[in-house]
Amino acid sequence: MKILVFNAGSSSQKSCLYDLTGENLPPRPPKPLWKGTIDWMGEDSAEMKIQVNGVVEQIPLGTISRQEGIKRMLNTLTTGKTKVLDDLGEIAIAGHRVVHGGAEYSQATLITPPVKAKIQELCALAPAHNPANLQGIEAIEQILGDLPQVAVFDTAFHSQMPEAAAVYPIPYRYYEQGIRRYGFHGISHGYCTQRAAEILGQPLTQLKLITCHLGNGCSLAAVDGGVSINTTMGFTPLEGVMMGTRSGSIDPAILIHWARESAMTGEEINALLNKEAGLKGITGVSGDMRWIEKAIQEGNKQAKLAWEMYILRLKMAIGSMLGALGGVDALVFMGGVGENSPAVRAEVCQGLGFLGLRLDGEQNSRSPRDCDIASPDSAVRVVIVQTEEDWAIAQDCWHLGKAC
Ligand SMILES: Nc1ncnc2c1ncn2[C@@H]1O[C@H](COP(=O)(O)OP(=O)(O)O)[C@@H](O)[C@H]1O
Ligand SMILES: CC(=O)OP(=O)(O)O
Ligand SMILES: [Mg+2]
Repeated sequence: MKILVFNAGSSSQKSCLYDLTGENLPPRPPKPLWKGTIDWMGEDSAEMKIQVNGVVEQIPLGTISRQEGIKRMLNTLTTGKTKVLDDLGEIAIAGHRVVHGGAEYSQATLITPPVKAKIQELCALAPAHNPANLQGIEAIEQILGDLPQVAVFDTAFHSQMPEAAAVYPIPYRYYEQGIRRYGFHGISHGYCTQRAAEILGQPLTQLKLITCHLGNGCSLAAVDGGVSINTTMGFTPLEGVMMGTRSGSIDPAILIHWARESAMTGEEINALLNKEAGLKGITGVSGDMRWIEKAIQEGNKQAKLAWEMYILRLKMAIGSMLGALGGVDALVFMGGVGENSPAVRAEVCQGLGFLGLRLDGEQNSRSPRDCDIASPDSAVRVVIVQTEEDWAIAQDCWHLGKAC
């Protein structure tokens, strides 16, 4: 079964094609047959990168809409050096990461007109993500007609959070109107939860995990026996820890102050907190942890402050997940920072030494994939998992595709 996976970001469009043969799913993520990425670096310049069997093609696209970009990207499946299909009709099903699924969806769902309408309705709550997801779905409709499409929701993994974790302490009627904590990055938290249990060789049902998805966007989840019982993101992906360009949680009275005292519009405040805050807001230059770590070496004081704030807020969030769980068997690191920054992991783990948590420094410095990097005598395990959101989406498509 050939499965096309779409993972849309606010300024990127990632896609890959899996070819799953045989009766059962492979135990480990197979290499995709084809991988495509479009990055919109500036307002008017997009670049496409296609990878097939070691061949990498880099194609400048100039000014191009997401819909047109997707058409160009899919064209590389059937033409040129990156051709892997004779006809796009060979694709059996397409799966999309949809960031906001509201309270409706607790699992992956075949996309029907009502499902599409719901994703559209939720654009207001995830304006950087859901519109991009919808454009991907519509592009496939235009190019591949009635190909079955599946929505895999980032909110679904958190749908069993207890009410006490989901409700905000504001008049209850707002909860009834949908203003509640949903949680995000669930595809990653869910996949890494399963994988961590495999790596630890223990039944998931008996594990208390704190999963730390640290990418551009960052969130933590408290996972008890495989169920997310709390998480740091809330109504939108803006709540929680400090991120690359997002503030995470700040005193809501700051917004009231801005609304009263400045001429800033809602849109301007939104852009400031989502795109100009976090690590980038403090350094004034970059929200990329690689840049921060290098700038600290060069004596950049703002980079050092940004780093200290990021680590402090991360440790505070781990503390709150710990409080929700009432204990922890393993801390799980994933995402671009979680998988690749020995310094972030070391600093966070050092702060948790009082729990009897001890990192194996040599292992940590190598950033091994899918590996327990705690020392043998550590009271808490520490696991790095290479998150595989695309593969998690493909697995859901495979199950739903079989049932179609
Ligand atoms: N070697 C590295 N050291 C530290 N941070 C890294 C490294 N490689 C990637 N990163 C961080 O990972 C981030 C991207 O994470 P990723 O999970 O790929 O992001 P996204 O949220 O876009 O999916 C970059 O902004 C960068 O901060
Ligand atoms: C939900 C979310 O914040 O996603 P990302 O980190 O990919 O922007
Ligand atoms: Mg990501």
